[in-house]
Amino acid sequence: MDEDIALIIPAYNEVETIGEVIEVAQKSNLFNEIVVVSDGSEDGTAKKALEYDVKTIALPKNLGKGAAMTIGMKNTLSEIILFLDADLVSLREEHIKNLLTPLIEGRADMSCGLFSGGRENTDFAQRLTPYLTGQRALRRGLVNSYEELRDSKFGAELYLTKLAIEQELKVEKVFLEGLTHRMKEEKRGFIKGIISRLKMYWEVFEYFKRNNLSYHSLSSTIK
Ligand SMILES: O=c1ccn([C@@H]2O[C@H](COP(=O)(O)OP(=O)(O)O)[C@@H](O)[C@H]2O)c(=O)[nH]1
Ligand SMILES: O=C(O)[C@@H](COP(=O)(O)O)O[C@H]1O[C@H](CO)[C@@H](O)[C@H](O)[C@H]1O
Repeated sequence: MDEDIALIIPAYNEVETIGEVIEVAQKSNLFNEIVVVSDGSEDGTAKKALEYDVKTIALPKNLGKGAAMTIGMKNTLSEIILFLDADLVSLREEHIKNLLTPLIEGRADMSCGLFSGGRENTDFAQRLTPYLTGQRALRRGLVNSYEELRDSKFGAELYLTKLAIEQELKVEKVFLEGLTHRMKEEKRGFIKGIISRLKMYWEVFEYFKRNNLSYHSLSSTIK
């Protein structure tokens, strides 16, 4: 029997791109449900999502990426979950299909999407830290602590990669040709962008330390 597939899109002030991400996802016809979690956005992200036939959850304040992902998961019962960031640029149906196929065909428990041939700077970031990608499909049963995901903030991707290490999952790397995203400096301007980048690095580092993760085990999970 075919399994239900949900798309979860955590979104904090992404009015510029959320519409396009939803449109491509809807056209793919692969999802039983699309859940947009606007994480305390103040720029009309939730209003934009409400223009589409998707489940839109508008959080009254910003709780962090991990919390938005958790709330998304709690709002669907689907067995297969795809997470996509809301700030993607040049998303194509083929990217979505390629992320889901390894799970649908039973080849992998988790797939991790890596930007490739989009823009050199965003490609580079993902070559350096593939385990931080926000484009990822997994089976919902793998998530063993909603509390940990909720509190992880920008450590959310490390939490998911940690699951792959602990549970010795089959992880498939999927190159997402031509895909890129809007960088913080592009979204918020140079100074605010740098400040939020430092805050993100700090949250990732904090999670890394708190969980005694090693660079080697993270890197060897997605190879
Ligand atoms: O507090 C936050 C920060 C980010 N995001 C979303 O998480 C995804 C990945 O965020 P990114 O790493 O691009 O960071 P950002 O540029 O939003 O700081 C995007 O869809 C963001 O809108 C979120 O839901 N809550
Ligand atoms: O590529 C990166 O270094 C960061 C931040 O991207 P930008 O500063 O917005 O280009 O984005 C990745 O890491 C984040 C933290 O884990 C994830 O939330 C993003 O999904 C991922 O693309």
